[in-house]
Amino acid sequence: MNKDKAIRVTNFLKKFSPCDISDSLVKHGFPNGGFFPNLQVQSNFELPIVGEAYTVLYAPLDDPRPAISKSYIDSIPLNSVLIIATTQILQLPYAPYTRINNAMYGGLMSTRAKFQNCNGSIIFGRIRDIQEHNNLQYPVMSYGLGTTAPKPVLKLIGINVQLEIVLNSYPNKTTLETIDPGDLIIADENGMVRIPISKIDDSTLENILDYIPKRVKADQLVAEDINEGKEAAKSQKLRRSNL
Ligand SMILES: O=C([O-])CC(=O)C(=O)O
Ligand code: NI
Repeated sequence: MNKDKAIRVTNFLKKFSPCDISDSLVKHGFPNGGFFPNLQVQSNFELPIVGEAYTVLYAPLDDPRPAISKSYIDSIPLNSVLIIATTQILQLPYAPYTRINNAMYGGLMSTRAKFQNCNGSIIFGRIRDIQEHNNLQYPVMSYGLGTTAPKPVLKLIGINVQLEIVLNSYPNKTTLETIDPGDLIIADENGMVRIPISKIDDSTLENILDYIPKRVKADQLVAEDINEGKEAAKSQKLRRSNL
């Protein structure tokens, strides 16, 4: 997506919650609503986190791919959400979702990310320095916490590459969801939602965006109906009937 459009879309999405985005994604053929489960909010910040995915991939030291010597943290593009994940072999479909007990991310990284106006960091693994993220009032989400730096067990192998997230969801034993660089991310204490920009065309994106405020309005009317003593199911059917 070109930058002007991305900023316009990001500013629009900031007015909504990830739940609103999921409602629209369900309507447009994504049964999981773009949701990535099991992430926890780890710092105090203004919600939601919205931006384009800037992706970082870590692997175990014995991965055959070479380590990248460049730092990912010093060149964060405008309008980004930093997304850090590991290769599949380091992921678990059940809690704690990662086989790496070292923290993949810490306070200095948030300090640098915030300096570059990054919109937030979402780590599919552990983070450390919890107080530092809080003091920065910079948004961080992760699967969990740790105390040890990543270097003894992990190497950086990709910047702005596709990430594969291992998920467990009925009826499949495990599934993979990908996150591509430039995908739209919106996250808050409910969790993270991804609009898969790389997999949809422009008109589908416009339809997804158009639906969001209409559905929010309909649900506001349902809430008013309920407060007037009407039945929820009937009101939902009526208010959503022309969407
Ligand atoms: O030392 C590291 O690799 C990570 C860390 O704690 C920080 O970014 O503050
Ligand atoms: Ni640190």
